[in-house]
Amino acid sequence: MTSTGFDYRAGVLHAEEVPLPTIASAVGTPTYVYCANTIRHRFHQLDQAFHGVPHHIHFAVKANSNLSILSLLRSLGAGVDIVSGGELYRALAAGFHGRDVVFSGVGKTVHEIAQALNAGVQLINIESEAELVTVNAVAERLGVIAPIAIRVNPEVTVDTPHAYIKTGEKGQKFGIPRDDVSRLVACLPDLPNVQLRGLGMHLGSQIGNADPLRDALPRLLSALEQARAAGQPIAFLDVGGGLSVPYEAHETEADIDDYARIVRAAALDTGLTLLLEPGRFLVAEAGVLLTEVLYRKHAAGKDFVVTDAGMNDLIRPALYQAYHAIDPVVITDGAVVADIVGPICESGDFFAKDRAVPDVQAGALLAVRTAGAYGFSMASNYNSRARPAEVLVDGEQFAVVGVRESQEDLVRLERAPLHWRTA
Ligand SMILES: Cc1ncc(COP(=O)(O)O)c(C=O)c1O
Ligand SMILES: N[C@@H](CCCC[NH3+])C(=O)O
Repeated sequence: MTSTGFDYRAGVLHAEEVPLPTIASAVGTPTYVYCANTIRHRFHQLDQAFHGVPHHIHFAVKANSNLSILSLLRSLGAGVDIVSGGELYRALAAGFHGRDVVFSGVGKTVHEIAQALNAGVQLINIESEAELVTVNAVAERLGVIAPIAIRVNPEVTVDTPHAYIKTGEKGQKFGIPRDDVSRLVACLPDLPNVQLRGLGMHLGSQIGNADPLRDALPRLLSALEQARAAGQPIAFLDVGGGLSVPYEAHETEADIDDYARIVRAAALDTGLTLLLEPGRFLVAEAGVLLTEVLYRKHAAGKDFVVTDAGMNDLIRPALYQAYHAIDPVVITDGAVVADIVGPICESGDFFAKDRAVPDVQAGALLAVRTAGAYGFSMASNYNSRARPAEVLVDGEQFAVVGVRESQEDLVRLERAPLHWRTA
């Protein structure tokens, strides 16, 4: 088996031991297919790299919030990084405890903060002074002490394939600018219902090299010194997520040992428990979006391959001009340069532009690769399309872990009799 879990046998693409046409026949298309063993492999690889350092891997639920994927990661010993009450609800539904949860995000509502405190989350990552005051007030009302971390914006230059996935640069909405950390720490004595337990950061996603991390860690450690000097009982150092995976053939895998060496070197002397928040790294390669070719079209000198999956199913190419390799499920002779496009009424609805692809015809199956992260979790119902099914493969077995939505699902919440209210 390849490291992604997907490989060709007798010219047919398999997910672990299961031929993808078998899944397409059983479940239809479009369907996300995930390989359990790839997720296990990536989790163990990262966990091993930090062997000997107290650490905990908190999977970033936003990357893939399928309950079965969450349960699988829980069974491996992961915790979760969440950014909404909805993600908390899912994590608890998948069997995580509050203590397994760190809660990030710039816009937590009072309701979400209360939900998190009631669940007993390990850390609420504070991203503004106003939020700090709100968390203290909610904790006071509930009669608890809120365990918090300050999410520091280290304001370093971050190297990502698209500007929208940087978070740790100057001027971004995330975290507390590094120069403001001491001011926030100075507020703490007046806020008796919060206890500062950690310092954290998250630089961005799909970070291509270690330079931003090297630049940011000393800044995080300087914030730690300030907090410690103020007598705060810090126990956790959260270095966020951001590990990249290869999407294109020429890209190499993230050097996990190098990453771990840099983080370990910085963290070891602190004596703190290290928290990691990987999303993409654990699940991206484990997933493909399985789609069927509906039509071939030739127009104005261009070739198009029209698929039954669209940007509502996988928005990354439209939103970030992200590259996803696309392979025929059954090896096909001949090649053509074409756009691979979906059925949505948007010109941005494409999976590939001017790409040399096999000369597939209507009815052929395609696998859009590296779709296990930020695939289904960013899917929408645009064009009133039902979101796709999800299948988990484990060795020779596969199970539907997310049922394809029906049109009835989409209208259910709007069917209730209207209750007009007067102004
Ligand atoms: C706070 C936080 N932690 C972790 C992640 C996970 O990032 P990635 O999937 O790149 O590992 C994100 C997303 O970028 C995030 O915003
Ligand atoms: N959604 C992004 C990653 C950013 C995650 C949130 N900070 C992607 O698909 O690559």
